[in-house]
Amino acid sequence: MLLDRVEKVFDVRKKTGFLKRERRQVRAVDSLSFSVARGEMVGYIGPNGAGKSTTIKMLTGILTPSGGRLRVAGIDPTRERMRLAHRIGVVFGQRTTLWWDLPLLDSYRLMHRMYRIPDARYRANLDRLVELLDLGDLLDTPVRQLSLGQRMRGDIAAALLHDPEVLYLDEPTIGLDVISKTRVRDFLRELNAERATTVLLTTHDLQDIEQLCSRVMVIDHGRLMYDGPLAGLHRAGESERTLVVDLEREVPPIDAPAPARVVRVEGPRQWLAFPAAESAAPLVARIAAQYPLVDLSVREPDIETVIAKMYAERAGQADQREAAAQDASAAGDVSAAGDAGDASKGRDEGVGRVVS
Ligand SMILES: Nc1ncnc2c1ncn2[C@@H]1O[C@H](COP(=O)(O)OP(=O)(O)OP(=O)(O)O)[C@@H](O)[C@H]1O
Repeated sequence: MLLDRVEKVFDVRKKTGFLKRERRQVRAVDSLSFSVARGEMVGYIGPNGAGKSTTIKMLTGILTPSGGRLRVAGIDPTRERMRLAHRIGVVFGQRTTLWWDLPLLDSYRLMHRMYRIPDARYRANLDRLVELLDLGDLLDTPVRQLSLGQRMRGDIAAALLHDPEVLYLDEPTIGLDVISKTRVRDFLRELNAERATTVLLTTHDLQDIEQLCSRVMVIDHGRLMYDGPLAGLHRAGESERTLVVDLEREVPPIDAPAPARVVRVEGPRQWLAFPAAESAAPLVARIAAQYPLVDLSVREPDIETVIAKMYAERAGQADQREAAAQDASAAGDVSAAGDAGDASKGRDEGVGRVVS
């Protein structure tokens, strides 16, 4: 998958008076370039309105880019949308591609015909997907009677019946309970290992990314802000996870090794913040050894917070660079400004690419 300076500009007309309309342009995707290799599983995240859906719609051929070059499985999505449809699968967590009133199996039969999947391949894929996604008891149930988790598994199977080499997943675990989420994630991991399916995953749940993707891309205002491992993103944003600890009884705030610290206490429950780029294991082991532990869970920071912190961090670095440049020019020394810039660059590149 390759994007080279891809743009998408929407013309928006807004009513501003009785007969007046104002024309405005929205640059939903702005000179976006990245490539994803065959078999990679990449998280594609960003705040609301960042341009994620617009990117995916261009990658499927639903939308035509306003500029730049785009290839998926070697195909130009705009020119050969139908040929591309046989090579890609798409799952939109919030909408179903299944026929609402038909039993699940009937939807699959329709897709068998629509995609002209050879009979033997259809049967082999259906058997495998039904087994892996545990759909056996649901095949005769109308889609509208399925729970959200069951419907999601049904949709994922539908997207994979024709053996696509690229899969776009838009919020595949949204609204699912913990068990259903685990099932979907386990399946995706297995699919990727077994078939080397390339996966582009859009999600607001950072645990999806943590458990599935070795690489994450952050987009905001249509631009690529970060490309690298999730831990690097946490480091770049200095984000924190929260360990929620339930103890047998009320005790004074837990004495945690810095930078971990208690941020809230409510009866026997305590909340500890710790750096998201670090493992929770040493902290958990220490608490388990020293306190009457009953239960605990780890909460991920939300994407908006991570990105907001990343901006703040970058603004801070820019201020530092500017201050260093001013100091240097006041002292008549040009190299100090260059050093400040290089230091922050080296730090960014060590973990991933913070794109400016
Ligand atoms: N058809 C359209 N016409 C005009 N503007 C659009 C259209 N589709 C998207 N936009 C605008 O483009 C920008 C990016 O939208 P997009 O849906 O790609 O964001 P997103 O990252 O998928 O957001 P979300 O997480 O909320 O789904 C937004 O400002 C949106 O209002």
